[in-house]
Amino acid sequence: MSRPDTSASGEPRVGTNIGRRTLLKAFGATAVAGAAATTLGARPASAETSYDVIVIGAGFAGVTAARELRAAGRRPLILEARNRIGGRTWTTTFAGKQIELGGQWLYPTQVNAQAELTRYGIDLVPGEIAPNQAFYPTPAGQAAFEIGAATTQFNALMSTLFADSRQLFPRPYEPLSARSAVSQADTLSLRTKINSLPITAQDKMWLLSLAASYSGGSSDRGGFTSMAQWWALAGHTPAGWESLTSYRPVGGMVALLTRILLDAQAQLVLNSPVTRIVDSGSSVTVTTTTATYTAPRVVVAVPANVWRTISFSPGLPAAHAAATQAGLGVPNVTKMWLRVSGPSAQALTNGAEGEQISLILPQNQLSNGDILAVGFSENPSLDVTNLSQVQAAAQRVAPGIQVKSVISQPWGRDPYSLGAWGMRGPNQLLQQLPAVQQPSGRLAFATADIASGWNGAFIDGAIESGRTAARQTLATS
Ligand SMILES: Cc1cc2nc3c(=O)[nH]c(=O)nc-3n(C[C@H](O)[C@H](O)[C@H](O)COP(=O)(O)OP(=O)(O)OC[C@H]3O[C@@H](n4cnc5c(N)ncnc54)[C@H](O)[C@@H]3O)c2cc1C
Repeated sequence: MSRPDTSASGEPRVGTNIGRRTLLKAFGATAVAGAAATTLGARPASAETSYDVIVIGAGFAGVTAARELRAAGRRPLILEARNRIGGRTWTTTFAGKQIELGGQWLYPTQVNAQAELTRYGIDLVPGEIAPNQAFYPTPAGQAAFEIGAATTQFNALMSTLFADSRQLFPRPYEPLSARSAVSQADTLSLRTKINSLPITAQDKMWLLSLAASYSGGSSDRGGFTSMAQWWALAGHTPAGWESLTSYRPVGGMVALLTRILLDAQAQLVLNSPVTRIVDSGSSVTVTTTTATYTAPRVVVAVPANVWRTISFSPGLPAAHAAATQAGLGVPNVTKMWLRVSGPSAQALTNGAEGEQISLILPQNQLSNGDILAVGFSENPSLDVTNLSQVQAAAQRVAPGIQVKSVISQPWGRDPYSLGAWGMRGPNQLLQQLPAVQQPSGRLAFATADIASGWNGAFIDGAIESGRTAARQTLATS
C-alpha cells in the first residue's frame, strides 16, 4: 500500500467559522480536542479580500509565522497547496497505530519546539520498544551484531567523526560563531571527511551508511558541517544524538501544529498552490491556480526546493535562486512504515550506502506480536508500492525479516516538497545561509531549510524560522 501525497488542484476549501472541535477532528488531532471554540476564517477568501499578510504554506514554519503575526495584531491569510496542513509532517494511521510519514521525533532540549510543547501542555513520550539486535554492513556483506556492542562501536565512530565539533560550533544555534574554523570544514562532503578518518574499512561503511541516508542517497551530497552542527546541537555526545530519534509528542505532530494554527486565527485556504508572487513595491499580489490575493506583506513558507517552481517578480535574490537550484531538501527519500515479523523483526538495521533500504527502526509491537518499524529508502530503483520488491530489499539488509505490508511517502517526488528534510551540501553554510535568511522587498522567507539552529531536518528549525520571518515582517510594516 502506498499513498503519495499529490493533492493539487480542486476547489479551495475555505474555513467558515469552523469550531475548534471540528478543526481538531478534521486534522486528526483528537488528543487536544475539547478546548474552547475559536474562529478559523470568518469569511470566504476571494479576489476582493485583502489581508495584512499572506502566509504561503501551512507547515510548521508558516503556521508559526501566522500565529506570531496574529499576536502582533495582524490578520493573516494562509494559502496551502495540499488538502491538509503539516507539509513535511504528516500524522496518519497504519495497522491501527498513529504514525508519522514525515517528521516524527522531537528532542527535549530543542528550545523552539520545547517552548511550543510547554505552551500547549503537550508531553513528549519515548518510543514503545527498543531494538533487540543490529544489522550493519561489513566488507563481507550484511552481518548481525549484538545490539549493545554495535551501539558502543557506532557511538565511538560518531565521536571520532565529530571530534572537532566544539571548535566548529561553540555556540550551536549560531552556526557562524567560529567562522574561520567553519570555513575550512564547510568545503567537505561527509564522504570526504569520513574517508579521511584513520578507521577500518568496516567502520567507514557504518559511517557512510548513516551519511548517505541523511544526505538522500549519496554521502557525497551532504555537507560535513551540516551534520556536525546537528551533533553540536545535540550536546556533542552520542547520548544526545540517540535522543534525536527517541521522543514523540502525544497526539502526533498534527496535535501540536493544530494548536499553533488555532492561535493564529487565520483564514486557511487549502488546495491552493501558489504559482506567482508579484511585489509591486507597495503591495504583493499572490496568484494561485484558482484565485488572486493581495496584501501589504507576504511570508513565503514553502520548502526552499519549491521556490524554483514559483514565478517571482522581481526575481529571487541570487542566493535564494542558487539555493533552490542546488536544492536544500535532500532528494530521493521515501519514508516507509513496515509491518514485519520473523526473527529479525525487532532489529535495528543499517544498509550499506547504495542499498535499496538504508534504515529499519522498530517502533511498536502489535497484539499479535508483529512489529511496526520505520524504514527509509533513498534509492529510486526500489518500487515501494511493490510488496515483493520491498520484501526482497528488506531481506538483503535484515536477513529473516518478513514484510507483511507497507505504507510510504516518496518526499522526493512530492511536488510540494521536492525533497525531504533539508541538509546543506558542501559550501552552502558559508555561501548561502546568511543570505537566504534575509527578506527581499515585501517578502520574508520561512522554512526549516534556512534556520540558524536545528537547520533542515528538524521541526525546531521550522518554528525558529517562522518566528524570524514574523519579526522581519513586523519590523518593516
Ligand atoms: C521523512 C522525513 C522525516 C523527518 N523526520 C523528522 C523528525 O523526526 N524530527 C524533526 O524534527 N524533523 C523531521 N523532519 C524534518 C521536518 O519535518 C521539517 O524540517 C519541517 O516539517 C519543515 O517544515 P517547514 O514548514 O519548513 O516546511 P513544510 O513542512 O514542507 O511546509 C511547507 C508547506 O508549504 C506548502 N507548499 C509547497 N508549495 C506550495 C505552493 N506552491 N503554494 C502553497 N503552498 C505550498 C506545502 O504543502 C507545505 O504544507 C523530517 C522530514 C521528513 C521529510
